Amino acid sequence: MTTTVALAGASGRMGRLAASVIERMEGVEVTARLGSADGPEVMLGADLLLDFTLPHVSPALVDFALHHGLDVVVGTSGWSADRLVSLERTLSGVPERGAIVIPNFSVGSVLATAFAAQAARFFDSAEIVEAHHAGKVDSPSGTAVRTAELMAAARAELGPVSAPHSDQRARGQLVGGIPVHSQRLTGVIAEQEVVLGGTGELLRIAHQTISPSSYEAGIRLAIERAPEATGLTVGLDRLLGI
Ligand SMILES: NC(=O)C1=CN([C@@H]2O[C@H](COP(=O)(O)OP(=O)(O)OC[C@H]3O[C@@H](n4cnc5c(N)ncnc54)[C@H](OP(=O)(O)O)[C@@H]3O)[C@@H](O)[C@H]2O)C=CC1
Ligand SMILES: O=C(O)C1=N[C@H](C(=O)O)C[C@H](O)C1
Repeated sequence: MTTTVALAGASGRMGRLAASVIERMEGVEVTARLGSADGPEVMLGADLLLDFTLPHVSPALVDFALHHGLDVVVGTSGWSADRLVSLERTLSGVPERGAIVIPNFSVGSVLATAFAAQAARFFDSAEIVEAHHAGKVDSPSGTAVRTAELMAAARAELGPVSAPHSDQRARGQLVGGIPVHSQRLTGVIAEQEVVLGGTGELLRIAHQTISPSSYEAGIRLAIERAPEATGLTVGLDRLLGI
């Protein structure tokens, strides 16, 4: 059986990459392409919405898809913990549908986030520095938000890290109490470093995206898993069993 995909953000950087991944998959076909000039009804009739749009666009597209019989794979950033709670509520009203939200499709990035969450309990001082290409419109990155949220969750019993002088703008934006610093630079694709400070030592957990091809295997896996998924799945780590 063929899985038909409505690709939102088809003309964008990630939309084009996803289309080329799907072209190389057996039994999966893009049957609808959505851009900013299209209404959501363009997706009707497809089995799956694959969303690579903009943080302020994605929630309405996902909501429309789930209420019109499509499962969803979301690569768009901006799905913070608050939004995920609301998505889970939507999904409880359509129990046969599934939504897979993947803040980062690269295995190295997901592992770096998992390592940072694991380390967070052992360091009372931590900050995140992320850098992306100059065309990225949102900040902090979805990956940084997810990393900070998982680090904060891992420290739930310990309380937030120490983030002195965080009222000053140059100290970054607090996510889960962790300062996040965003750079937007020509020449960069995507990078993140989590720096954890302890007594007499620093732990740096760094990941660098060298090519967008690092996202391909994760996109393929999420599309393969989508037909069987129900409810909410967040993170490539869940699909990989990390
Ligand atoms: N999860 C991951 O691993 C990754 C996630 N991302 C995320 O994916 C998202 C897209 O990134 P990228 O491809 O670089 O961005 P681009 O700016 O290249 O593309 C954005 C796309 O969104 C489309 N769009 C805008 N508004 C709408 C709308 N109302 N309905 C349908 N489509 C719309 C645009 O269409 P048009 O051209 O018609 O305006 C465009 O094709 C970002 O949130 C980014 O952070 C990026 C890389 C990896
Ligand atoms: O816009 C990008 O490029 C990326 N966006 C995602 C994010 O916001 O974390 C994933 C990756 O970092 C690339």
